Amino acid sequence: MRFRSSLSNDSALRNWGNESNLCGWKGLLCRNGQTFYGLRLENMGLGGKVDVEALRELSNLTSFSVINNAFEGPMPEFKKLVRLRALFLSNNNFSGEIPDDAFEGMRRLKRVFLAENGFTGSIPKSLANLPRLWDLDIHGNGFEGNIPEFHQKGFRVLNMSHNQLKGQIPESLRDKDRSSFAGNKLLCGKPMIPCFNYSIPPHPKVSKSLTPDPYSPPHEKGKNNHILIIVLVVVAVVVFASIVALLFIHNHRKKRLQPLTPGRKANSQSSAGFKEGGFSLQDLLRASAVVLGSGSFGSTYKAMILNGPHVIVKRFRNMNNVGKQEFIEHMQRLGSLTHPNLLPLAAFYYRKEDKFLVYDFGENGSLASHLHGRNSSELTWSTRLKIIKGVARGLAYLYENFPGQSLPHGHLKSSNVVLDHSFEPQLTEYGLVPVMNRSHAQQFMVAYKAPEVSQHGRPNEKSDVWCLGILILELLTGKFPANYLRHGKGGNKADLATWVDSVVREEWSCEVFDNDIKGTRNGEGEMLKLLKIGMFCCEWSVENRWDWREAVAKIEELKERDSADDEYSSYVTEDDFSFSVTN
Ligand SMILES: Nc1ncnc2c1ncn2[C@@H]1O[C@H](COP(=O)(O)OP(=O)(O)OP(=O)(O)O)[C@@H](O)[C@H]1O
Repeated sequence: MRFRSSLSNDSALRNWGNESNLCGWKGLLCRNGQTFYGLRLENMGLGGKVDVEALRELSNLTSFSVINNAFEGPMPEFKKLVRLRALFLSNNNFSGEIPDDAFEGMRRLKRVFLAENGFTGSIPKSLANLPRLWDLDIHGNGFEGNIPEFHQKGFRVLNMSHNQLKGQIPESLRDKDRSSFAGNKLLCGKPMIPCFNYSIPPHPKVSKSLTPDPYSPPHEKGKNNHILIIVLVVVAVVVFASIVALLFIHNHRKKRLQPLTPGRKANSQSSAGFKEGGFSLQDLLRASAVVLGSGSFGSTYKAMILNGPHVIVKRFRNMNNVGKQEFIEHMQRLGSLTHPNLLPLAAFYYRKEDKFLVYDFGENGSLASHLHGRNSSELTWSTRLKIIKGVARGLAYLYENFPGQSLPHGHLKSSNVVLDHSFEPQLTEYGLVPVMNRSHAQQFMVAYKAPEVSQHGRPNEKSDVWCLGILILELLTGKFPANYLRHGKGGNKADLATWVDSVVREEWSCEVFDNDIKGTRNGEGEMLKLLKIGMFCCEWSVENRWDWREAVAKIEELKERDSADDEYSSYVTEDDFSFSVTN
């Protein structure tokens, strides 16, 4: 309560103090519903002071998250919380230099997320010296200077992109992906561009002011007119570059608002597409926005356009698998898709370093937020059935429109299913595999977690069906699937399909179902049928897994109520339920 009293705008925490069970207080994390271990105060609009002294009294506090709030000022003195294992401060307005000893003594700290703040100065030495650091995300700040040598070598997550770091990347980090360092213009060495050789001394006749910057190429040997030649070359380059830039801007301005209307061909030069009659790029730039999340692909914003609609703007940083023209054509194709269960791609904007995709806003939030939030009771069996039927129809439409493409969706999961006011589902973030950087797709897109892909790296037409299966199991059990975890690796054995399999293998019972639908009268037979469909979609072996047509057809056959002569106990037999998910 003392911690709360130093916060501003703390209305989200209004049940603190009212509930007798501490573990029911909003944002308190408890193990087994009993033992307090963390604070997760995300997306709550909180500001004010983080009273570290008050937190210090919570001797069990090991995880602290205030992601996506409005905290400002220097980083609080978290080193007083020596038991902390995870610290999440991303998407706030923290700023200034972090003292070199800010993380001293935090020997248990494993996860540090400081992304998208205003931190400046060097990466603190004490951070680099943490013995157990496993995940580090500091992207989108103003960190400067060289990257220090880190004590810990085997990072699970490392993102230092979009800062002002410079110099050579330390040897121990050279096996990391380029995306971990992108957007730091002066960084060099593997996996970025090679560093220049700094050892060539300046020519004695070149004045001090022209001494080469260590990150510029070394000087050629020159004679008396050396300086003059350099000046002339520089002037010529500047003039040439200006002409090119002017031409580019002119061209770009003229064509930036190409409509993204179904059936209409794109101008291959245009870097933006907007649907006619909606809003323009200028409207979007003027809109106020809030951050909804900062994930593996970039940040997601909700933008409120003045006198216009609310839209979702998603910024992708690793979308360079194809050139500009191909990218635009692909976006035009996605923009031309129309189906009641696909969330329309309203617009896109192309920049070399990042891309912006604009989707309609799903006013009722995502399926994930309903399933795993407080209102899962709204999701009755009949609503869940409606949702899965809509998902199946949207997916079928994608398969039909992208025949021959191995992953027509590629990222099907509950946070990418948004719901309208009547709980009609709409799929989002579909069709992006062809434009996404291969390594990033492999690491983060959920279709790549299908067993054949995570083991052999080969997606096929049934990999999206695996995701559909996992989504069905999530919908029925209310459990969050471990293999959706953003940075989860090799989580196959612990995935939801394996868990469901282990429960129903012993005995066919409705125990696996989410409490909110358990005991639905006259519906459990149909629920078990859907469970069975989910399991066939999650068959470990691709050969035995259903293809999308079969899965969609079986889902369409489902009814809200069991028919009198179709008792689930006679419907499901041991024989027709022989899965191999644990093989
Ligand atoms: N069109 C939309 N309408 C409403 N909510 C949305 C929409 N798109 C995304 N969201 C929600 O915004 C939040 C952030 O979205 P984001 O896509 O960044 O995260 P994610 O889907 O969990 O992860 P990933 O980076 O893997 O896509 C999620 O809770 C998501 O469900």
